[in-house]
Amino acid sequence: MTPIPPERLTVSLGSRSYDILIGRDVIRDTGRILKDMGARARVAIVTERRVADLRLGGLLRVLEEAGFTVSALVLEPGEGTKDWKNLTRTVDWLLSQKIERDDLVIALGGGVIGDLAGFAAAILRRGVGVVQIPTTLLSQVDSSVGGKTGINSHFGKNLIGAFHQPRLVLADTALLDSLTDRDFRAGYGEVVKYGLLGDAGFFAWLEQNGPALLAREPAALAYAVRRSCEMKAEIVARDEEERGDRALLNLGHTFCHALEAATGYSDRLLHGEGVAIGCLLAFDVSARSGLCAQEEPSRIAAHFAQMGLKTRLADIPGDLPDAEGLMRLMAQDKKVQDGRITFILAHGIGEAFVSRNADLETVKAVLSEALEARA
Ligand SMILES: NC(=O)c1ccc[n+]([C@@H]2O[C@H](COP(=O)([O-])OP(=O)(O)OC[C@H]3O[C@@H](n4cnc5c(N)ncnc54)[C@H](O)[C@@H]3O)[C@@H](O)[C@H]2O)c1
Ligand SMILES: O=C(O)C(=O)C[C@@H](O)[C@H](O)[C@H](O)COP(=O)(O)O
Ligand SMILES: [Zn+2]
Repeated sequence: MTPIPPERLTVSLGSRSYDILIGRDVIRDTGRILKDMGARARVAIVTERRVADLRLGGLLRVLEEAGFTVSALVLEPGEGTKDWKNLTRTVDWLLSQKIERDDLVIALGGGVIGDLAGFAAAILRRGVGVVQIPTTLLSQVDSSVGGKTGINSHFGKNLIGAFHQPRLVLADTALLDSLTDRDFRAGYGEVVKYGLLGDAGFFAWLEQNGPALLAREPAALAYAVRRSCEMKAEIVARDEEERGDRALLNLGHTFCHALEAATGYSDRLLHGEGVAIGCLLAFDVSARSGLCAQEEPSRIAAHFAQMGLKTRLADIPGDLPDAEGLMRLMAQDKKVQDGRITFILAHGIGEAFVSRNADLETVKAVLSEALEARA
């Protein structure tokens, strides 16, 4: 196989700009890359058990060979780790390691570790630099970029957090070889989101190349990660703190976060699975509101089925609240303004927009029908 050279994208945020390096085996160059950035001699890695078993040894080796003194904290895997207890544990551990303001924290893991370690770095000594080394498809295409960090609360998803941009993102696509099919498909939920929110051509590419992606064909994977990061980098550069159209990246998430809360942040529903279901619900609401043609949600559902994604509330095991219960959970969304829920709706595939006046009766009717289909 011909090696694919790493690609470099930049998130342009003035003095806080940073690069995203995407490539197979790029993680092997971490030591050199950090030295070139002028990193100090000490780094602290935050990771979780499953990733540690697969990748921590290799990363420790390349960093130590490059002359770094490294320590590592290994947490438990899973969404449940994004909580106060693990935040406290991580911050205390970083303090016990005497990590100083100019040292670096490395988040080695999926979105759970990226969000938690990023938040710990944001509040440690009022802000320590973080390097994101995302190890899942979802974290390579989305969570490692853009600086949203945080933990969940029993009131709702990601309700406690901070914007804290990383210094660097190293997306090694070879790390994705060991992902389970379920985790890979969940990550695909965020990939397809980009096509749906702003690039119909990318959605059409995914319809054609989805099977190659599922087979983890390196060129397809590299393109999907690059295109997703490119779109996210552009959006974040023009609206870093979600005062405006960064909210487009939240397509499907108002539904998704309510469903994650309703399923107790458990493996009944992974975040990316909830995003796919939520995107389809957002298109259902858009079609029913006369904003887009009915063919659009049908086309999306057909593609999700082709990719083996969960598409409907009926695909979530166990009990769910009724439509009113889900609406109550949605009312905790961070996009709520003056008590009104903001939705991301669409005029068509690739044409999403932020709607502050969606008709809540239509939303409720779509949810009720989706829940009835579970019976
Ligand atoms: N900050 C953001 O902008 C943003 C964006 C999207 C999602 N998120 C958050 O990201 C989280 C979901 O991220 P995720 O899907 O990566 O979940 P995750 O971190 O739980 O990882 C998913 C699973 O993959 C395993 N895993 C990780 N790397 C692996 C590897 N290389 N090989 C084999 N297994 C591996 C993990 O142990 C875990 O079981 C959610 O909490 C979500 O809210 C944040
Ligand atoms: O980066 C963003 O902006 C996103 O919205 C990306 C989402 O995929 C991600 O799940 C994010 O955490 C959701 O945003 P939140 O502000 O509702 O937590
Ligand atoms: Zn998301």
